[in-house]
Amino acid sequence: MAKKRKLESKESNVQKSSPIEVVVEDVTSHPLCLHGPTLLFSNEKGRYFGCSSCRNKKDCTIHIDEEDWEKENVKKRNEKYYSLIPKIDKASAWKNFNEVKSCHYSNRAYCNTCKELYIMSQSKKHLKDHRVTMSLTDEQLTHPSSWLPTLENDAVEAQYMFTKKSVGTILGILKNNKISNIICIGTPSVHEAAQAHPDYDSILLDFDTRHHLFNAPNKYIWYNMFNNYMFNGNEDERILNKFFKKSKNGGICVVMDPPFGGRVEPLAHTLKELEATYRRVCERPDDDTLPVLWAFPYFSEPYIRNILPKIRMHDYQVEYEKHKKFQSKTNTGRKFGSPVRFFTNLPLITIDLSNDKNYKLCDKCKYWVAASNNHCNKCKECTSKNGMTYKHCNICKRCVKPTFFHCGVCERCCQQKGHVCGVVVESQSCYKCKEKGHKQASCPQQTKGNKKRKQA
Ligand SMILES: C[S@@+](CC[C@H](N)C(=O)[O-])C[C@H]1O[C@@H](n2cnc3c(N)ncnc32)[C@H](O)[C@@H]1O
Ligand SMILES: [Zn+2]
Ligand SMILES: [Zn+2]
Ligand SMILES: [Zn+2]
Ligand SMILES: [Zn+2]
Ligand SMILES: [Zn+2]
Repeated sequence: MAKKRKLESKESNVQKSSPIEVVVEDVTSHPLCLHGPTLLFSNEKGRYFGCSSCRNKKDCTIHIDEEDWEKENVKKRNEKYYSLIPKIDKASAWKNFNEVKSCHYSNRAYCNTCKELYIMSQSKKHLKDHRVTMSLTDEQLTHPSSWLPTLENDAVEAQYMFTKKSVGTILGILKNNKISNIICIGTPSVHEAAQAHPDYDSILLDFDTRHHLFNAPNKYIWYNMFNNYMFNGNEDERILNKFFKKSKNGGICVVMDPPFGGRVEPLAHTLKELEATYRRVCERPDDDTLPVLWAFPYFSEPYIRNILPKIRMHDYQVEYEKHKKFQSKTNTGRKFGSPVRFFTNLPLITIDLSNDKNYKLCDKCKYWVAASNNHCNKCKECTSKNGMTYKHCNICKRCVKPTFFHCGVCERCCQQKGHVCGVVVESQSCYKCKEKGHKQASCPQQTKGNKKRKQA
């Protein structure tokens, strides 16, 4: 659901220093909402169950205090969701797809108002005021993400699809790792490219149910990545397990691109649960790693590293269609490119950008970095995160953005623009981990003991 992903390149808009924490635990006994099991949240007022997926209360109003969940009447009332979550019939959708496909392309249509793929000569109901895409070519039928209208009402915020180049880069990374099976979580364009390529196989796990109209039943799972929930239950679990099993030959990788403002903790928990499934189904040892390629904004790096230490951020700027802001510098002439990077546990050197002139191979880091990134011999790494060239501050003993200066009063490097001594603005970095996007009070690197003391 692209809705939740307000594309702002301002880091303060994302991963805000929210006082709400997610209590990461098994969610199977939690109350349900239309998005599957809720998550347990905790703030200074107490602990409550809320929607795993909707950040905006308007989109999903569920709110149950933790202590109320013990009450019979609350449990009883929540049961209604079992019947409220609609069922999708993948088998008949696939039958319909093949019937539509057998027709001449001029007779094939998709109604976005009704979310139906249909044969035009057989249906008149969509004629009036419905949003219909007509004359679907074979290419369109197998690549619906390239033309399906965005789920959002706001037409200005187009879909957040990777450019063809980014999809090619992803398939290239997998090839370099000799991986041919892909679990596409929220990445329909990668799934569609993999399906069309003889060297890959894939399965799409996505919340957007429109994909079941275009996929064979074993190629799409209606899924929520924030609670690792499969809406079709056991049947889909079996399908995913089968996909894992098959990957004993050819390797496997999760390729995930969550909505922009999604929280790291539940996503990381989902990856851990999928890893456990992978080890169990594929009979892998307990310390075996499930390969992951996760597209997410660079300013989430400290959060991700904190929870998943094996995952590292690469410097490649992931490009998106129709988003000038998110395309590479050379395409748009803009100073900054996309803030989205790959977070991965695959060797960074396998992200080969040798044919992209915006990148260079750092012989010290031994992987490809943005051409504008400078290797700092003091920090011993290519330190830029956001595409600018960082400079080293000898007092702070770290590299900072070029727009920062060392303030003697504050005894730290601060953003030049609008600096007021003693005032920590949100876009400044955390005093503890020196990273941006949060203040010390909500630093992900805070020890558990510290956090508890703060809450008490
Ligand atoms: C930002 S788009 C990524 C699309 C990707 N860049 C591509 O080109 O295929 C986010 C994707 O995640 C899906 N999505 C949104 N919320 C989700 C959720 N809670 N669980 C699973 N998928 C979700 C959307 O339907 C969409 O396909
Ligand atoms: Zn919900
Ligand atoms: Zn219609
Ligand atoms: Zn370097
Ligand atoms: Zn440095
Ligand atoms: Zn400094």
